[in-house]
Amino acid sequence: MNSRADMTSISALTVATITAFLAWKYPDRAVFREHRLGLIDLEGTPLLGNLPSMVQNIDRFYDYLTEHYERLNTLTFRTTRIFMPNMIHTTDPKNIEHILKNNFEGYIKGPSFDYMMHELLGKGIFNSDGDRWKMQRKTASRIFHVKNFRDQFTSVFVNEINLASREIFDKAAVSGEIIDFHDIMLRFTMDSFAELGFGVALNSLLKRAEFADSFDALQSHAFNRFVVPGIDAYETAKHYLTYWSKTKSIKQHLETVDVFAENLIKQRRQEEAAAKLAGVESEKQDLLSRFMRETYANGETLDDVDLRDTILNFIIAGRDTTAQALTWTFYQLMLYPEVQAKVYAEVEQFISKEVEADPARLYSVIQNMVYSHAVFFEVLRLYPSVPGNQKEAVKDDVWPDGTRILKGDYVSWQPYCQGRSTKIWGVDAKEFKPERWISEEDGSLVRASPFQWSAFNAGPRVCLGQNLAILEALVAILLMVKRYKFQQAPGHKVEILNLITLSMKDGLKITVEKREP
Ligand code: HEM
Repeated sequence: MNSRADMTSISALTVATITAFLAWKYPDRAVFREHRLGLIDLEGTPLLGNLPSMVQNIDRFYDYLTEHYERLNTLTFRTTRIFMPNMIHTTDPKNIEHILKNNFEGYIKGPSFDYMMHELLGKGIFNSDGDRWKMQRKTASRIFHVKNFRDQFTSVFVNEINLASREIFDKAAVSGEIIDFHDIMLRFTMDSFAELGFGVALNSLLKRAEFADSFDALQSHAFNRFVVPGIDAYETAKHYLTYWSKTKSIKQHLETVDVFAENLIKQRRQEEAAAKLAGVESEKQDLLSRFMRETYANGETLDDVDLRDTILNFIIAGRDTTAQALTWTFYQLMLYPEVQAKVYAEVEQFISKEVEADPARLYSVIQNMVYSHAVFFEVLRLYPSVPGNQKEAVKDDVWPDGTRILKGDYVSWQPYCQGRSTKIWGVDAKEFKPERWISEEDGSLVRASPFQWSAFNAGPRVCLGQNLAILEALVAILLMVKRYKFQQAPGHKVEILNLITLSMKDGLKITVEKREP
């Protein structure tokens, strides 16, 4: 008995001694991470590194990183977390150009990204590399051409905004009711993309889709995985412990989004089969039909799981990003009435009743509306829909600023922190100033380098929907500003919610007033 107690004491003493030694050797970083010459480390807790402070700051993650870039007076630094790979963070446009373009082959999304996102994104375009990514990009890019933009997409956006006007904004203007603008934008972009991408009328503007809640919950879970190790064990336990509760577990949310995608695929397969039976060639040219007809290099067509992944990847691309950007835009318009007045003046100048009723003309006219573009670009500078991103180094590398990267390191860049960096945008970086996008010389629109303004990513993986998103956002902004004045609801506080996209914690509560016709 005594000897067993002695053994226990000796073991405890040994563990304590080793821990104390390691804590002495790694006082400010994760265990077994050595300092690297020329690379600034964000000081953290002994052995655990930056994990505790990251978890503590998860709700304000990108502000937390911004503060450290400023405090350390650098554009590049490293964080370490126990059980997680090294992460080298950078906002330096030269480094970002190197990662996303000049040494594109040197960095992949990698297994860590795949682990965090696989449930939601599977092997879709966001989550894949190499040939699989190339095939998906090539197939999808076929819908993004000017003719579609002018003849089809603009009408879809106009129709959906008309629906939102009729069913939501007009009614709220009469009743004085407080409505959640953020939620309405998510429904608007969801319905618009479902129609132009998959040829279905979801009508979630009329009734919120259950699918959308599950989609949001899965995104939130995926973001937490980026920061918190072991979150899956917690979620699995929660699933079994609260199986009968009304709140869905992550597993149940996953079932909801899967069923949504399966139904879309089933319906389309039936339509295609019916067309074949009737001896007519299916004429559908939307994303879903194009992916159904596509084959891999080995000649195999995409199976239902591949198609499910395609649907979810494009919904995340087409719905959330643009909805977040629109919501942040209207938040800024409400904070800065003088900016809202200038947008309205431009609308008055360019969008007559005839233009409003003719989508092809509206499409052309929008291309010349400099101030409204400037407002949207400025919003994406300060509130980029994808606030941060990461890749894994597949071999050793040296960045243009001299930082040494080792194979297996994770590298991360943050459009959010870039936009707020005085080193990059000057002393007024944190101010909302659409004028910075307008040339003082000739009043034309100034386009910043995509490595400095990386809201749409850059290089070979630049956002495929960039022009679509800009068109969609401008149609929505211009028609809504033409028709209404928006006010933030009294007492409502806007706070960032970090999903994979930059969301709002309690939405954007507003009241609406109709402008005189
Ligand atoms: C304001 C709106 C939008 C913003 C800020 C935005 C931003 C981005 C960013 C940062 C990426 C890179 C993501 C990554 O590599 O992990 C991306 C990729 C992508 N975006 Fe967008 N996006 C927007 C709207 C859209 C829309 C409406 C579509 C419509 C289909 C779209 C389609 C895509 C696709 C397919 C990719 C993957 C490209 C690839 O990996 O080759 N995006 N977007």
